[in-house]
Amino acid sequence: MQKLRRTMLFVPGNNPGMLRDAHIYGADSIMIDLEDSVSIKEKDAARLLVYHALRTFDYGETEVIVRVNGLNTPFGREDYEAIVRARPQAIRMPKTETPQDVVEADQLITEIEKAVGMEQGTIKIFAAVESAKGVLNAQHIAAASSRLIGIALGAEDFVTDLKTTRSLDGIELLTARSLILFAARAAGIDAVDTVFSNVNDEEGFRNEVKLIKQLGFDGKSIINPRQIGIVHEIFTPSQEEIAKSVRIIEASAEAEEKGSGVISLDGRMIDKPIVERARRVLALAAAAKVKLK
Ligand SMILES: CC(=O)SCCNC(=O)CCNC(=O)[C@H](O)C(C)(C)COP(=O)(O)OP(=O)(O)OC[C@H]1O[C@@H](n2cnc3c(N)ncnc32)[C@H](O)[C@@H]1OP(=O)(O)O
Ligand SMILES: O=C([O-])CC(=O)C(=O)O
Ligand SMILES: [Mg+2]
Repeated sequence: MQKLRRTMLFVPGNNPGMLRDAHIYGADSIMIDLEDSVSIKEKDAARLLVYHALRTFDYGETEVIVRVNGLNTPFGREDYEAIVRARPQAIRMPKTETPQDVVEADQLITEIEKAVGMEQGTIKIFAAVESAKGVLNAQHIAAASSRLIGIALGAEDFVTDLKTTRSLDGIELLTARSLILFAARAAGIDAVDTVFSNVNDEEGFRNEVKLIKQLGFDGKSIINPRQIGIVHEIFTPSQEEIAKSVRIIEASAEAEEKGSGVISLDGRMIDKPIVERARRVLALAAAAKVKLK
């Protein structure tokens, strides 16, 4: 079954109420944060809180990911030690810059899995790229470990590194988004776009989601439950798309029976890549439990 990662909701790891309720809003993944939404003074308390939340709450079918602090910070190692033991589906590495960063995290996770008798490879990795260096290395980062399930852009840190700011049309992010997407596709893993920080700008958010869907991303990191519905609406196949995809697949099956490769449907050529895209639409619709009415 196709795994949906349309929405990955950041949840500050120092907020017990948000930690308890994070899955009820319907995001595909919740991404509990120990990094930049937690102040230095609260790092130890938040780590303990998140460990216990993961051991206590039942998040149902929602994918649970924890963003830890980097291994080049004073908090990284203890984060991995605690969080691997709490068994989320994946760990999100922030500010990944080199394939060695991923290898180092992979080796540490392997050590901890061994120490606690967990099957090797249980804990997956999601790597966020948030600097020019990281973007230039994205191809190698995405291929650095069999634990990797996706890579993401972290645009707030990225534009700071570039010495610019974020604009509404996102021109400053276009190259980074494209390189991250190519790296993910070449490695066969997911590509997830960055957060949109103004939760009250619905129109700006909607335009950005349409843009990143058109670029080819699988979904978006988000910071507020109000952003979930918009992303799901844009990323979930519509009734028209589903109906058209069904017709394409039926027409191609008919053509195959007759022994012809290329066919025409409503005046448009239907060939192999178009059939493959139609299959993907149906797989996404099935994963989102959308039925043709
Ligand atoms: C650059 C980066 O690193 S981004 C990643 C780190 N940042 C974060 O994790 C921030 C996450 N988001 C938030 O903390 C908040 O959404 C804010 C501060 C942006 C906005 O807060 P508010 O204005 O209070 O949000 P809002 O009024 O929409 O909240 C509505 C409800 O959703 C809950 N909620 C809001 N955001 C979240 C969230 N990210 N996760 C879970 N629950 C949330 C609130 O607790 C509130 O619940 P309640 O009705 O039971 O009280
Ligand atoms: O990964 C994200 O989208 C959030 C983040 O840390 C950033 O933008 O710097
Ligand atoms: Mg960041």
